[in-house]
Amino acid sequence: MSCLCITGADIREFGAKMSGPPLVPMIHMIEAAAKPVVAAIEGVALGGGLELALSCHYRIAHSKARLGLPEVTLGLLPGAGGTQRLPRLIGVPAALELITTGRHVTAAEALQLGIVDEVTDQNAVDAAVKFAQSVEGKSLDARRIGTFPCPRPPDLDAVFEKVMKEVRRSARGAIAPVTCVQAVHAAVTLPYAKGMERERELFSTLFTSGQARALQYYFFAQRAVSRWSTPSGARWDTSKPRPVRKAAVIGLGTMGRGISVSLAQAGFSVVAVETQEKQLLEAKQAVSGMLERDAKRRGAPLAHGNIKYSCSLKAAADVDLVIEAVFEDMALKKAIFRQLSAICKPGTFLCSNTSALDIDELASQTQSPELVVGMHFFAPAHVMKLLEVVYGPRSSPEAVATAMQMGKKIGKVSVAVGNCRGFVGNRMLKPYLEQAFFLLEEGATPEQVDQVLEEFGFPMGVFKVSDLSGLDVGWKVRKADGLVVPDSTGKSARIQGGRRYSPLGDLLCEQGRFGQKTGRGWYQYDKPGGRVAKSDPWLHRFLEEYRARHGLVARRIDQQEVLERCLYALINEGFQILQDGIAAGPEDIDVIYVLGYGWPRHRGGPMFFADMVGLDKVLDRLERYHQLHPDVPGLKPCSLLRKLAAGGCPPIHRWREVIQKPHSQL
Ligand SMILES: CCCCCC/C=C/CC(=O)SCCNC(=O)CCNC(=O)[C@H](O)C(C)(C)COP(=O)(O)OP(=O)(O)OC[C@H]1O[C@@H](n2cnc3c(N)ncnc32)[C@H](O)[C@@H]1OP(=O)(O)O
Repeated sequence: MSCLCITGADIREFGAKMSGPPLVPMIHMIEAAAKPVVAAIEGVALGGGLELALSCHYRIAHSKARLGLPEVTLGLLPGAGGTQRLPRLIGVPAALELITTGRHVTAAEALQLGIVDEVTDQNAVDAAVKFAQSVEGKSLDARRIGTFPCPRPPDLDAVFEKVMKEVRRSARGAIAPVTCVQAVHAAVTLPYAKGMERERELFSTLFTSGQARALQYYFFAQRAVSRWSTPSGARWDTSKPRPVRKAAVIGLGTMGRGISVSLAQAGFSVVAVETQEKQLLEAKQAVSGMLERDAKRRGAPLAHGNIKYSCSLKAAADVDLVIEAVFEDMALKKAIFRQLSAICKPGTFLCSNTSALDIDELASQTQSPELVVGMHFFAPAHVMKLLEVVYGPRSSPEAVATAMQMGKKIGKVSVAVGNCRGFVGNRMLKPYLEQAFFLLEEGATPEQVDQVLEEFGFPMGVFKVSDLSGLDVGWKVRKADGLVVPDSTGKSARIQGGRRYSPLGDLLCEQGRFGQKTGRGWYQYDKPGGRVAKSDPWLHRFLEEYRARHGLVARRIDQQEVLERCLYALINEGFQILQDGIAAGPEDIDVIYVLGYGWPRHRGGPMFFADMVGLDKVLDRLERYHQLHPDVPGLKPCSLLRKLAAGGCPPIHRWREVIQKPHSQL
């Protein structure tokens, strides 16, 4: 009997020489053993751990155990017989689903699927001993999965064609899921020994791929961000969070509703405040609907009772933490912070869900600025996994620790970032968007730019995202910044503050083209609120007229230029953010971009991507583009990038040694 709680291979060893006994011969030895081998599974049996269990003749799992083949999430496939044994045990469709998604299953589901033979609430080893005694003397012929014929679906080709199509669509360029399907196909079409050979070949291809490196980097990056630090010396391991039982959400628009749902689902007592009675009622209905749908989907109990609704800020008097989620309007937010500071009991943390505004300015409105931090959620707030926790120069370590822990409790990945316009995510978005606009001026179309970005792996190109989130959002910000001037002023509309500016987005807004909500934007939709973007001849004519009016001659722009200008401008800002100390390390930026902005996970994140491309190459291309566009500061290589390149392009895990001590920029 063997007792298992194995998280699989040590992922850190993948980059180095693997140690320990090779798994495949061991697996064959166990399966061929003349004596029955029963696996007792407690905790987790993942990856190589489950493959080992599959070589045993019987499997007994504790009811709290979790099982799975998550290799695909690390850019690999189960390379120790998992792709050959699992379909033989549970059938092709179920095995394909588990192997291509990497999903973990509970012991109960594993029993239902036929992966384990028994589930126990008792000690799994004791149960397995008992089980072994009950099967003593029985033949093992029917227990060696490697000897089973693989069930062959009657419509084999159609099944695999359908799965392959679906997997390719959702993989967005990731090769591991596609390769997993090929390996399972080998289980069905080849004898076991040949299938194992094919699995090994396919595994080797993935093992050395850049995508596997990226996904394994990302696995650790997502864990590294919890070990946060701030310029003042506050750290995750020395700062104690304060317990939060009751929280208030102020403002029940889209974001406030999503935040309330997240809090209620995590078991917090919630006070939801919206000052207008009608809006409060609407919000209450919407939140209840969201909770009901989600409870139904997850088979979980309803969290209705946790939320109390009120029209008065005074309802927040006795809460431990407040999340303000009103319109992105500094004057309004300041007024609310002033009131909250007077209403709330001493020690209440005051947090703002602002996406770009100055946390320090909000803190300065309160009697206890050390209790103020930003909690920047991403829409839809009850779905998106990312939370930027924004500390100002006066935020206390306790406030940062509490917000970080609160994020974790509601199922988010919290990343601590410094205070500057747009924090990390939105600040990097600005030069990216700017390049996309400039490319249109120079001859590209929204379709072309979006196609290049989608082929790179983004779920949506920049113009489709802009249509989805609404062009008016950025327009308001640009107007407030004094950037929007009438196009009739000719060339001057294209230069603002001595730097190139594209008024294209402003011009569309002036035409009432706000994106999906108005049925027109960079694309056209069948109706206001429509979701399917269609090319719009009006937009193409508009671009031609615009270029003619400004004396711009359209040129053919190739895919490489589109990609490099958009991505390298964004990456360059990332280096600036590291240099400014707004993010403590490249992992923070990468996690923010993967979880908040659709950056393809199999490319690791923008900073990892720069490392893969080569910092010297990124620098070289930025220098070239900046020479061609000297009036675009976003293309001027940041000095940290220069420093890293001059220092021989150290690997990403060594960048922190070169980065200065973090500090807030405001
Ligand atoms: C010729 C063919 C040869 C084939 C050879 C066999 C190959 C097998 C392939 C594999 O087995 S690939 C690995 C498959 N396993 C996984 O992907 C599991 C990864 N881990 C997890 O999903 C989770 O960590 C967990 C096990 C479910 C536990 O989650 P929990 O939230 O409780 O803790 P974490 O914070 O995630 O982890 C704690 C700590 O442990 C580190 N860690 C976890 N798993 C691994 C691992 N497999 N290798 C190395 N390190 C691991 C994790 O990074 C955390 O440490 P950190 O310092 O905070 O980063």
